[in-house]
Amino acid sequence: MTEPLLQLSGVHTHIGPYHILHGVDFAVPAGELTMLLGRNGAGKTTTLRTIMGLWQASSGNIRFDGSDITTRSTPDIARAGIAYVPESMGIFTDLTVRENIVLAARSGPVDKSRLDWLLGLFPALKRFWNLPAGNLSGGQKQMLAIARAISEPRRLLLIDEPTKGLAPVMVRSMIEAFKSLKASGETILLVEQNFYAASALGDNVVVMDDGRIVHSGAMSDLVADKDMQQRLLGLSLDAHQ
Ligand SMILES: Nc1ncnc2c1ncn2[C@@H]1O[C@H](COP(=O)(O)OP(=O)(O)OP(=O)(O)O)[C@@H](O)[C@H]1O
Repeated sequence: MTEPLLQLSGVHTHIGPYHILHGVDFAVPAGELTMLLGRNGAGKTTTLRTIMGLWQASSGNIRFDGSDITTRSTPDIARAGIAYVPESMGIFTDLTVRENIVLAARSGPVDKSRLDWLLGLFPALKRFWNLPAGNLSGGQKQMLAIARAISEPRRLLLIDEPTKGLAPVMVRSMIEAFKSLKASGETILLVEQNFYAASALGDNVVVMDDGRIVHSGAMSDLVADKDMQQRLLGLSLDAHQ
């Protein structure tokens, strides 16, 4: 069997005196979209930050693309090809959409075909191209943050709750954009609270609770099993709409 693109094995993370991750184990296979689900405070953001080296794992091992990245610095991890879009997005609201994207590309101008691809994924950005990003809606800002992260080719995208607080119509646009990203062969680890979005997009699912992985498998199996959803996520039937 080929090695997954990303593998966490027995990862523990402490934040100051607090022991947050307790031996996290999961894999992200190349070319697939893996959903990371769990209740508030389960440890999802801490997991993404630990992969990025923003928190240092206190023990355990993180392998990316055949190399051990556990103790590497964040810039080194980013250079290895991992992009991170935090919940807070990190866009420049005073700069135009164009300037935000230009600034995100570290190795030179974004080439024309990549720009066309990005604007095809997120057509709303084209309309605001020369306007300050502060004019964008919450969902459009999320789209700009993702466009910035992939302004250059990356091996793995870590994205924290891109649908948070969005109206249903915007959630649907985001789902369409992620479907196109998947079709382009991107490897994505996506944190979600919205089970509708998660079930529409996930190939695989990893569920966390209290800093531990409590389930991993195919997303379709979790979608088909209402009891498991209730047990792992506390979802009731009306949470599916
Ligand atoms: N800087 C910090 N200092 C202390 N504790 C923290 C810090 N950041 C996170 N925690 C704690 O770590 C635990 C996991 O938080 P984390 O943000 O990873 O959860 P999450 O699953 O992403 O939650 P949410 O869905 O609410 O964003 C929580 O108990 C949280 O209070």
